[in-house]
Parts: sequence; C-alpha cells; structure tokens
Amino acid sequence: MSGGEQKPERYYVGVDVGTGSVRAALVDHSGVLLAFADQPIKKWEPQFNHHEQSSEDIWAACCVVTKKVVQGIDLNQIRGLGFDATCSLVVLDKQFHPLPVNQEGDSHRNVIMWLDHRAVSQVNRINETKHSVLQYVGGVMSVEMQAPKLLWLKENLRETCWDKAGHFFDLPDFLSWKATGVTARSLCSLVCKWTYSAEKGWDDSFWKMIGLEDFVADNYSKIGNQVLPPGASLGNGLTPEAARDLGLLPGIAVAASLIDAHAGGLGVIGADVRGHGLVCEGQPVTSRLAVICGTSSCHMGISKDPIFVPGVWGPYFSAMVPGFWLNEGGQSVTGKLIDHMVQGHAAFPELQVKATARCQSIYAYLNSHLDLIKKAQPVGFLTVDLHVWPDFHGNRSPLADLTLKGMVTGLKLSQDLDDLAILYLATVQAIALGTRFIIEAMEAAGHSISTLFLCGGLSKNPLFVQMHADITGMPVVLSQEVESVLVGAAILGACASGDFASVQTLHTWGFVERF
Ligand SMILES: Nc1ncnc2c1ncn2[C@@H]1O[C@H](COP(=O)(O)OP(=O)(O)O)[C@@H](O)[C@H]1O
Ligand SMILES: O=C(CO)[C@H](O)[C@H](O)COP(=O)(O)O
Repeated sequence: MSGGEQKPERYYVGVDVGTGSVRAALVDHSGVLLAFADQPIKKWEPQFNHHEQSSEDIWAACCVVTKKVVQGIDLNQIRGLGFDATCSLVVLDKQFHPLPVNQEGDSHRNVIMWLDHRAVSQVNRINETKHSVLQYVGGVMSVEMQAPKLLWLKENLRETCWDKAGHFFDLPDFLSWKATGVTARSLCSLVCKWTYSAEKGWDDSFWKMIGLEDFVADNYSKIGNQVLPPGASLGNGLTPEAARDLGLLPGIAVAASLIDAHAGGLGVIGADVRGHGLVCEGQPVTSRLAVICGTSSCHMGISKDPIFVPGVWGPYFSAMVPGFWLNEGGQSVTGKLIDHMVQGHAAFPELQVKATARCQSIYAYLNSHLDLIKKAQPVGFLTVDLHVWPDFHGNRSPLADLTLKGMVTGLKLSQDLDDLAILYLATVQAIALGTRFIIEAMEAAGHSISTLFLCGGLSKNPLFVQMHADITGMPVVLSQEVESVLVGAAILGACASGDFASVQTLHTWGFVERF
C-alpha cells in the first residue's frame, strides 16, 4: 500500500445466543462495538423441569440480528464471524433435520435446554459409577450436562428420536455447523459438557459404563470426532446458503465457537486495568474471577496448573483461555430467580404501573424505592429479618445438588410495594452470598482471587453489582462495553479471519480506557 493511503476498515461479527434472546454485534479492528441488535427466542416448558427450544427458531433469530448489525456496511469489509451460545443439546437426524426431544413428537422442539432437569435418574446412575472422568467436572456430574440427557433420550424416546438421530450438537457447535457445513466441534463445549479431555480425547470406558456404548462403536461420529480450539477457522468459511440467510458474503471466516459464559469470560478476564488502583493491577490474571450473570451466573477462574474444587466444574484445560485450566462455578438461576420473585409478588402489577409512569425499568424503580425506604440506614439493613435461600432450581456450586429447593424466612402478612422491594433485595443478597460461597470453595482448593469482573444482563443492575462487592468484599470491575459476551464472540471471528495471531493476542481487545 502506498504512503498516505488508508487501509480499508475491517469488521467482525459476534453472535451470542442466550437463554432468552439472541444478540449480534458488529465490532471494528480495535474491538469497539459499532452496532448491536437483539431478538427474543422461543422457549417451551411442556412439563415441570422439561425446557425445550427450536434450533430453526434460534437460527432464524441469528439471521435477523446479523442482518441488522451489518446494515449500511460494505460486506467485503466483514472478515470474520464468531458464535457463542448456551450449552443446550440439539438433536438432528442423519439428513440434519430436527428430531423431537419430547413425548409429543413435536420435531420443531429439538433442543433440550441447558436448565432442563429431566435426566435426574440418569445422572444419579452416572455418578454412582464414580468413573475417573467425573474428577474433571467437580467430582459430580450435573444433570445440566449432556451425557445424562443423551441417556434419557435413549431410554425414553428410542424410536422417535434416538434410533433416528445422526447428530447431537452442543448449541454453539450447531451454529458453526449451520454456518459452514463443518461438523467439527469446539474443544470448549466437548471438554466442559461432554467429558472430552483436551489431552486424552474421549474415554471409551465411560460411555460403555453408562450404557452409551453406541458412540464408541460409531467412532464418536454422532457427537464429534474432529475437535478444534475456539477461534479456529472452519472449512471454507460461510457457505453460500448460510451467507444468504445471514445477509453476509460466502467464504467469510467462521470460528469454532464458545459456550456463552466462556465468551463472556474471554471478553472480560484480560481487561487492562492500569491506572485504576485495583488490587489485581500487576498481578497474574489468575487472581481474577469473571462472573457472567444472565439467566444463570457462571464463575470462571483460571489457573496454570489444574485445581480440583469439589462441587465446582472442571478443571477444564484450554476451554476458555488457551493454555490455562478453567474452574467454572455456577448458580443455575439468578436473573431468572429475581424475575420469578418479583413477577410472582402480589404488588407486581402496581410496580409495573409505577415504573411505566416514571419511564423506568422495574429494576431501576425498585432500586430507587429501596433508597427511599432505607432512610439513614445502609440498604443492606432492610433485610435483617428476611432471608432467601436461592436454590429454587437446585445448587450447581459448590453443593452440586440440583435437587435442592429454595426457601424464604421472615415473611409477614403484608403484600405492598415495600414488601416486594425488600424481598427483591433479599434475593439479590442471597445470590451474592452464593457467589461468596463459591469463591470460598475455590480459595480453599488453591485459587487466590482478589477481583471480580462482571458481565451479562444482571451487571446492568447497580444493586446487583453493589451487593456482590459488599458481600464478597472484593472490587467489582465493569467494562465500559456492557456487551462483553458479544466482544468474546467477535474475538472468535477476528481470530478465525487470520487478522490476529491467536485468541490470546485479543483477550485485552478494546479494554484500554473502558472503565
Ligand atoms: N438493565 C437491567 N437491570 C436489571 N436487570 C437486568 C437488566 N437487563 C437485564 N437484566 C436481567 O438480566 C437477565 C438476563 O440477562 P441476559 O444476559 O440477557 O440473559 P441470557 O444471556 O441468559 O439470555 C434477566 O433476568 C433480566 O431481568
Ligand atoms: O451452563 C452454562 C455455561 O457453562 C450457562 O449457565 C448456560 O449456558 C446458560 O447461560 P445464560 O445464563 O447466559 O443463559
């Protein structure tokens, strides 16, 4: 290029599939988010603890949001595309058509969502085997992982689903297949949810022991026998059909994906914090805990050597930051629990009317209402005699018991708005105490954590953030770019494009001066 001539701008698209919606972002060469779009996705709960989605509905939403964020951009300047998604299980037949995961035979609903707890009997039997792969999921397999769900399908939907199935994908891998036609799986999803080892590969004895020897006989073709690191470029990039669907050009680089929490972790954990007086400044990245808080909260801590934390998932090698081990603590419902408590209260209609009248979200209204009623006291004192145990959907970490239930103590015979606001506060505090419980378990096992990096929908709630700082006693860092999960997805696309050497060179992307 001759002197003075400007290089054309290069753009990357990140797509994030959460539990309730799909989001896309257009990001420039230095990691700045230029355009954002979101779109809700459908969910079904045909019976208690069964949660289903449709891969076609999710793909259609990905197409809507991607088209929106690239509007007005020269498509030749878009260099790479990355996906992250919840770790839900997608089932397709041998011709890649959706198969039903329900007794009703509705093949539109072909996704068992991550929070589905139908496979309790199956996971109990898996845990009774005490197989050595369980050491790498915190000692106890979760009903939210894929092996118990696969066993449930074999035992309950043999003819309509299991015998016809050709492909079982984690949702992030389904999306990269849909975009490229390449069935390779991401190391992230297989290591974290499918018992694959980055060092040793699949363990035949595990699948035989739990009654899923079918996969071994088949050389794992249905669940993945080609595995790539997140950010690796897939095949020849975007297929012409997918390019038409998404409103992009064929051949654009598409990356091996990440689970959504891991994309958030990648988006925040390497933040450049110089000049902010934070305790983690100049300290190893292993002193940071990324907390991705949306429908659920995921607590991502990394280490140079494997650390075995009872009840905390992992250690997983290279599943988030290449070359580092990852421990993943979690709370299965956090945003969903807050919504549940607030929406189920008798004063909720009054809250909606009052928040609407003030053009505020219900949470902004509740936060200012708490400020009003706390008078001279710190807000935390409003709940001295009201307490919530937050395990309404079980305890993911560190108790690793998804059959646990929630509870509230200190209820009175009042149902007014003050009462709702205080119950909301107690719920937020209970979730923050759960995070502290997880940190304590991680530290007892060898982690040394000094600073929290929050992202996800709940990090937009100042009360949630403040309670996490107060209750853990740690500083909480928020990125100026609130859509950090999307930054993580775009990092994948940027890496796949070849414009950057590796995911590591990008994990501080766009963070300078973003606090
Ligand atoms: N501005 C906000 N204030 C308070 N809560 C919020 C805000 N934005 C989102 N949330 C909460 O965050 C949760 C959803 O987070 P999100 O990251 O979008 O979830 P997911 O990735 O699981 O779809 C919901 O419970 C929602 O109520
Ligand atoms: O299991 C997980 C990550 O390992 C996540 O909790 C699950 O994918 C849902 O995420 P979100 O709350 O962002 O929808």
